[in-house]
Amino acid sequence: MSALIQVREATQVFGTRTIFRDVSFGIDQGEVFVILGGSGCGKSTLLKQMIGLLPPTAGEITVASYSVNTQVEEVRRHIGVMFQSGALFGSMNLQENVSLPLAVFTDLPKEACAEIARLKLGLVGLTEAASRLPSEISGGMVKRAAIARALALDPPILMLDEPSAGLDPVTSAGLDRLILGLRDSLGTTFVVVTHELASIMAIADRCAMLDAKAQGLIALGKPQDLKQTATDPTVRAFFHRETL
Ligand SMILES: Nc1ncnc2c1ncn2[C@@H]1O[C@H](COP(=O)(O)OP(=O)(O)OP(=O)(O)O)[C@@H](O)[C@H]1O
Repeated sequence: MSALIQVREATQVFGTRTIFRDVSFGIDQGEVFVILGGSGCGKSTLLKQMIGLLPPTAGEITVASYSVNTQVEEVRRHIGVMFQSGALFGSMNLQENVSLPLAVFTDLPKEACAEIARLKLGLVGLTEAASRLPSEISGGMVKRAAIARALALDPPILMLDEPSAGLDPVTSAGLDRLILGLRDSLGTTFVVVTHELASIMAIADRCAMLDAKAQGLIALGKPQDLKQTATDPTVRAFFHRETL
């Protein structure tokens, strides 16, 4: 079976600066795949390439066999995204926020959009909060609502950029359980950018570690295996919480 997402020798150069080169991996359907690495190594850039927001300088990325370079509409239909900023509309309640992609991208009547939005909010445990504004709920609930919105159009893939940023460890662990629950109940494939070690050990089937100095991938595999067997000092330092 070929991978749902295939990254082949992806390279990103901005001006004269190479961020990463020749990054290759595949992500299987139903996998929770984590992209990690220090600040500035290119995690968000790689995510943008995979969504079709930024054409790779070189290399090729396919999502469900569609090319991010030439078939970006088909690629986007497969992917729901939650960016780091989370960005719910402050003037809309949660149900209206989650309804928005349905109103924009489908011909469904307003009531049907609202009903689907309520169902999605139910999936993330926010049924009771549907009529509340983003300013009236906690940071963890905002992240859950943003995930509900990313799920609105039933994408087979969810990409989350630093979902636990700004959350306390208990709320972050709740979000991890939600990710695994959604994967198990809906079969969603997750690509998660994070450098929270506890989160990685809890959710990742496999992970890819980028490094700014190496300008590319320095580790690829199951987090437990990387923790036990990696010899690269940066990889070891990360998984054993050592300082280099
Ligand atoms: N459009 C752009 N033009 C020029 N440089 C860019 C552009 N986008 C990102 N960069 C640079 O590329 C590098 C990688 O950025 P990116 O945001 O992908 O890193 P990251 O690993 O996600 O970092 P962080 O963990 O801090 O969010 C950074 O040095 C950033 O300044």
